Parts: sequence; structure tokens; C-alpha cells
Amino acid sequence: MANILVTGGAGYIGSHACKALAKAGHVPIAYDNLVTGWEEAVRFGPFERGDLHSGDRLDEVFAKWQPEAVMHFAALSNVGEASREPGLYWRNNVGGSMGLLDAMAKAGCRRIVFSSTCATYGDRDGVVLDEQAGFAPLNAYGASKAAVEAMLADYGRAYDIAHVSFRYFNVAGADVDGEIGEAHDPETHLIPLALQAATGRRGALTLFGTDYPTPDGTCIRDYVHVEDLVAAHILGLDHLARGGVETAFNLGTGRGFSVREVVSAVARVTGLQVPMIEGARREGDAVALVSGSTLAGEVLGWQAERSTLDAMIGSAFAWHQKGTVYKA
Ligand SMILES: NC(=O)c1ccc[n+]([C@@H]2O[C@H](COP(=O)([O-])OP(=O)(O)OC[C@H]3O[C@@H](n4cnc5c(N)ncnc54)[C@H](O)[C@@H]3O)[C@@H](O)[C@H]2O)c1
Ligand SMILES: O=c1ccn([C@@H]2O[C@H](COP(=O)(O)OP(=O)(O)O[C@H]3O[C@H](CO)[C@H](O)[C@H](O)[C@H]3O)[C@@H](O)[C@H]2O)c(=O)[nH]1
Repeated sequence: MANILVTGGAGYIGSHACKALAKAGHVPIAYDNLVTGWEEAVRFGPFERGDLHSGDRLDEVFAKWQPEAVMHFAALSNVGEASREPGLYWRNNVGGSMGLLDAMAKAGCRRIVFSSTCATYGDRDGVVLDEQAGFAPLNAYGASKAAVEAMLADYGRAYDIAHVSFRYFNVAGADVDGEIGEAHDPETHLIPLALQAATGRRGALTLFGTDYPTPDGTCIRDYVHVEDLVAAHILGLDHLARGGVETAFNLGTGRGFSVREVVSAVARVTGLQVPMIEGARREGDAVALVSGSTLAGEVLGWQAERSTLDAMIGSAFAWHQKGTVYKA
């Protein structure tokens, strides 16, 4: 049983990580400034409100809880916004991570699991997206995550901080118990938006580009269930504890679905029509992002057990049916 500091613990993925950590016998301490998160999502351990940029607040929290490791989810992660306002992303994601690593170095905390992204790879037609593919981000969001991976290597060497970066593909779904889920406001992700359109909570879903060089003209993504994703993080902590040498892992299923395929699956799983209109491409979007790696399986023993479209959409739908508003 260990204290684990979870930055972004009030957010979508961070709150699921807190639940998984508590189930595994750890104490997850959520550190979050609530810029996009919800205090009501912090249910599985203590909440420490604070910003990554506040060194004093971080020092206080490290001194109070003496965490054995950090899971670092706190970031801004909206591709469209990152293309319009790159400074926000460099400041918050890169500057914020530097503040966190400085505080870790000061406190002698020596392990960190970091939320990276497949957006670091960019559009790489014909290149297998495994951990060796190299970075070519198309937007400031992907660039900010690639920069933090480089920062982790430098801080790791200087302060003996063991680190692992998980490069997520598209995360979807909700807690199987329906206790927590994705509740972004405004929402930008495809599956929750399609669910809101299907249930009349918003107007028609806009397909961002229907002229891409893919079989049906829409972008292809690799969707992974949030429960599978956070399970990998627990394995990542074990990997660090036993001195594992690998520092980056893709987390995806290796199977891609187009936007139209996802929307059809939402209609099938919910039994509802998804009203949609065809729109322009969204700036910063890659044509296709599908993992080409099995490293997490080989090294960590990780399997994406729940990551079918049906399970992801079904759990997200159950959560959406509850109203998607947190109640303490
Ligand atoms: N959702 C996905 O498909 C996806 C894919 C790849 C990577 N990621 C990464 O996973 C992580 C979590 O994503 P999410 O979907 O849960 O997002 P989220 O917005 O729900 O959660 C992020 C949390 O971080 C907090 N935060 C942001 N900046 C902060 C700061 N400066 N100080 C303190 N707290 C701060 C927010 O309030 C929020 O609670 C992010 O790092 C994101 O880049 C997500
Ligand atoms: O209203 C919408 C919303 C999305 N899409 C499309 O659906 C696909 C998935 O879009 P999301 O916004 O759900 O997810 P992204 O692929 O943009 O981004 C996700 O994956 C990225 C990596 O590609 C980042 O890591 C990011 O944090 C994470 O949200 C994209 O082709 C997008 O253009 C639409 O057509 N209409």
C-alpha cells in the first residue's frame, strides 16, 4: 500500500486511475486545479486542490503525503484549441510538467508514470506506429507531450527519477460500475458527442472532414477503454518498482475505426439514430492513428480486454443516461 500522487485526478482518466489505485490497495491523492476536472469525481482518496505551476503548493503536498510515485495526467488536451492557441499548451503542459518534476526532485520522489499521446507521432502514412516511430506532431498538443517525454529523460538522468510514458490512442468508455465517466464541458470527443446527438442533448454531430484518403473518407482512430488504460498504469508502477528499462509504451488495440464506423456503432448499441452533418476538416487532425506495437503486452503483460466498440460505447451510454452531472 503506497501513497500515489495523481495529478489531474479530478479529470476523466485521472479519476478512473484513482479508482483503480484504491482497488489495488493504494492511496490516490488527487492534485488538480479543476480547470477541466470535477471535485465530485474525486471519490477514492484525498483531494488537494492546486496548480502544477504552484511550486509552494506542490512542495506542501509532497511533504504532507510523501508519495512513493506520481501518475501525471494533468494537462490540456484539446487538439483544435491547441492549434488555435499553442501558447496555452506549451505553458500548461510543458511548463506545468517542469514545475511538477522540480517538486519531485526537491522532495526525493523517484517514480513517475506520464500520460503521453499518439498525437506525438503525427501523420505517418505507411509507417508502423510503434515506440520507435519517432515524433512528428501536427499540433501544439502533440508537441507539448513530446517535449515532456524529453524533459523526463533529462530529469530522470539528473535526479534518478524512473519514468514511463504511456502514449494513449483514443480513450473512451466509462467505469463499469457507472460511478464516474467522461464529463468534459465543453465536450469535444467523438463518442460522447455522438451520444449527446443521439439522445437529443445537442444538435446534429458534425463529421470533421469526409474527403480524407480512407475507405469512407473519414479519419481513423484506435479506441481504447479507459478501464484497460488505467490497468496499464498500475502495471507501469510495478514496472518502475522492479527497475524496468523501457520508458515508453503505446496503449492502443492495433485496430482502427473510421468516424463513420464509430457513429454507426453508437446507433447500433443505443438503438437510436445519430443525426449528423458533413463538415470541414478540423485543423491538426491526422488521417489515421492506429497503434502498431505489442510492447505493453510483452513487457507489462497488458491486454486490452474491454476495448471493443460495443463495451466502450455501452459504458459511456450508461454513464450519459445518468445525466453526466456529478453529484457528491
Ligand atoms: N482522452 C484521451 O483520449 C487522451 C488521449 C491521449 C492522452 N490523453 C492524456 O491523458 C491525460 C488525461 O486526459 P483526460 O481526457 O482525463 O483530460 P481531463 O481534461 O478530463 O483531465 C485533465 C485534468 O487535469 C487538470 N489540470 C489541467 N491542467 C492543470 C494544471 N496546470 N494544474 C493542475 N491540474 C490541471 C484538469 O482540471 C483535469 O481535471 C491528459 O494528459 C491527456 O493529454 C488523453
Ligand atoms: O464532433 C466531432 C468530434 C470529433 N470528430 C472526429 O472524430 C475523431 C476523433 O476525435 P476526438 O476529438 O474524439 O479525438 P482526437 O483523435 O482528436 O484526440 C484524442 O486523441 C489524440 C491523439 O490523436 C489526443 O491524445 C487527445 O487527447 C485525444 O482527445 C477525429 O477524426 C475527429 O475529427 C468528428 O468528426 N466530429
